[in-house]
Amino acid sequence: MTIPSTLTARSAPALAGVVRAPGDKSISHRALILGAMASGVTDIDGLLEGDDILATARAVAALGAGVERLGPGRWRVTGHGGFKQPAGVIDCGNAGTGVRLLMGAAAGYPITVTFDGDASLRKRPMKRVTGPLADMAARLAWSGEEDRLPVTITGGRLAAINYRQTVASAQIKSAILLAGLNADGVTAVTEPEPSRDHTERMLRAFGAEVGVLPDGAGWRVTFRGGQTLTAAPVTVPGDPSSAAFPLAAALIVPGSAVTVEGVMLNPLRTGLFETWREMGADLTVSNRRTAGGEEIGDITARHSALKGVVVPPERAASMIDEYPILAATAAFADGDTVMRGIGEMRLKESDRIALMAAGLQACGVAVEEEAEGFTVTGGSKNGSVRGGAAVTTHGDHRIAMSHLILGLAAADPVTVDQPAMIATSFPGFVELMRGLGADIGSA
Ligand SMILES: O=C(O)C1=C[C@@H](OP(=O)(O)O)[C@@H](O)[C@H](O)C1
Ligand SMILES: C=C(OP(=O)(O)O)C(=O)O
Repeated sequence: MTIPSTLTARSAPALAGVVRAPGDKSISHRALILGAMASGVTDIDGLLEGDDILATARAVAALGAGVERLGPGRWRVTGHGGFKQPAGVIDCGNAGTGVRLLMGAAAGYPITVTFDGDASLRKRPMKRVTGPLADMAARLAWSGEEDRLPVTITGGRLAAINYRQTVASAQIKSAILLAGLNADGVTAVTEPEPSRDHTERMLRAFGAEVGVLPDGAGWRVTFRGGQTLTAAPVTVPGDPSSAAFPLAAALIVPGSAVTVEGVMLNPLRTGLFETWREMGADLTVSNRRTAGGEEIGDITARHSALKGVVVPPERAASMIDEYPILAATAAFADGDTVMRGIGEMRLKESDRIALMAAGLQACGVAVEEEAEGFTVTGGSKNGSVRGGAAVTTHGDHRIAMSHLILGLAAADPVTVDQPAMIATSFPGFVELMRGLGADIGSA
């Protein structure tokens, strides 16, 4: 299959249909990593087969776990109660979650591991994780610039720490907790606001005890070292961060109604849906049920007259990856949508504030950029957006998908570069959107 160098979205007639969200990326990483740390066979159903997750699957295999693909989304990890010395460099590709959680987990074993990633991952800060790991007695060697990959970690028996985070980050929290499994004493992580709790939930599902107590507006999570992880089956729910794209398209393309089935409804992940409702979005959730220890449901979005809102900054952790698609939908709202307290957006696969501002402005949308946020001024009451731009994505999957969705409702076509990167989190995005009636193609 040849991968086109650009993709173009053109204004579509009404979108309609029922689709299934791909497996959650956060839970897929954790299922592979915890499966490799545990003893026994972890059967995973619904694993996301995106490039980030495939990199983590290769990583845990290199670290000594048995990894088999049994069928689409069905994977088996055989853990031997810990990581073994790998033969070569662990390349985590584009995945911040993959590398940060793996660094934390590896630090607890008597091995020396060099971690690396692609050009985007090499630009992202790593000291936020290696700093606390060094405090726990892991040894570090940076190959080049400090705070940037590649880095070599020598692990072993660690000392528990009491770590207070300044930003709510599930990646930092998870890395410290996974290191804490092999630390003497009780490791504690306090966060200013609650971040996604998938690691805590999965540690419990694997038989460990994790304590959680409120601490100000956030939580203090405690984890006693030396516990045993026992393999357990994992059913991966649908990813709300991916479901956001077809749902967004339905909200902005006139006449549309789209249902995404099996979407995880963990409240630490659904800030976008709350914000869209405040904007006047017609979103309904049906068939609520549980799968893999998470509440899931089918979400239907219908075309809606949206209005601009001020997004509460304390909601940021529960929708941090969703601000790009929120900004794209805000372009069709009546009035200003104000997004603040999201400086972390600048440290993702790209500087997402800068790239969304540039892309939307190129499409004729007024955007005011700030150090830690931005304001998008919607098209007007008739919701019209010009489009007609070629957007630079810097290889960021969410920047690419957000602009393609915008292009489905803009007057003129919108083109993005590096569309192959969409497979990082949402393989099959283009086919799924075409199935709903979207006009997205390589010409
Ligand atoms: O723990 C996770 O699975 C994730 C945490 C978030 O990052 P931070 O912890 O850096 O906020 C998010 O942006 C990322 O896509 C996935
Ligand atoms: C930020 C993201 O992922 P990661 O940090 O794992 O690269 C994302 O998927 O939007």
